[in-house]
Amino acid sequence: MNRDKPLFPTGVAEGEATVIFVLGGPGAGKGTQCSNIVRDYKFKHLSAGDLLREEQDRKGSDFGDLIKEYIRDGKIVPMEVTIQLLENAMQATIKNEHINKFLIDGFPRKMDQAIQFEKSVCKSNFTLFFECTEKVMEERLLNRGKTSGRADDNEESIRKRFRTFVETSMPVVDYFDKDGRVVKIQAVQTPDEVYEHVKLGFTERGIKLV
Ligand SMILES: Nc1ncnc2c1ncn2[C@@H]1O[C@H](COP(=O)(O)OP(=O)(O)OP(=O)(O)O)[C@@H](O)[C@H]1O
Ligand SMILES: O=c1ccn([C@@H]2O[C@H](COP(=O)(O)O)[C@@H](O)[C@H]2O)c(=O)[nH]1
Repeated sequence: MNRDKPLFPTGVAEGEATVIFVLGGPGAGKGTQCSNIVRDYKFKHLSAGDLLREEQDRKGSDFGDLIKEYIRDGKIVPMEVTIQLLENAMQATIKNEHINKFLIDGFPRKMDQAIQFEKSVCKSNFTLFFECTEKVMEERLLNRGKTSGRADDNEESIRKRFRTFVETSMPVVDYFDKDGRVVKIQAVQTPDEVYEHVKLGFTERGIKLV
């Protein structure tokens, strides 16, 4: 595969696909809003965290133990693993579902991922960024932790995830923002109120309801 030029493995050239990165702190409501967007705009939702958890649980995976440790400690899994999982999922979506509009949720979380993904897979149209206070996010995550079964929805992991978000992921948002490619959404209100802002942001960027 030619890695110098952004081109999906299935042969969809840059410009023929829509890629929206979805970022925000842990518990900001990214997954919740992605479900709304999928319903109304017919995007394919790919959560990097979900793909990593699936890979962690896949029998015979070379990366299971590594992913488990990184997720528990709120650290960012090396980009080669995550980008390959995303690329495989995008390829399968294009081939099997004939969808070429992607919401990439919880990615890129680190500058090297952002640069490498846009170089070797596809340039993103923009980043949807959910802004929320740590107090609200912590409440949501601890509440979710009662039923989620996630190894990182506990106080210690949440603290580490917040630190990683501020130190490692916010520079990615700032990088895209300098390029005029961030749509900022206030995420402390109710899910319905937040979604109204998402729809406005999409309209402003020319993304149409289907
Ligand atoms: N606007 C909101 N108001 C109140 N609760 C919300 C709101 N949005 C999401 N939630 C709840 O907060 C929890 C976290 O939401 P969600 O899973 O969508 O966040 P996330 O940003 O995808 O989190 P993570 O990055 O940890 O995967 C869930 O239990 C969800 O139901
Ligand atoms: O690009 C990514 C995305 C996620 N991770 C790891 O997964 C967990 C959980 O992610 P969620 O988006 O909250 O589901 C995250 O804390 C990281 O440890 C990653 O390494 N790289």
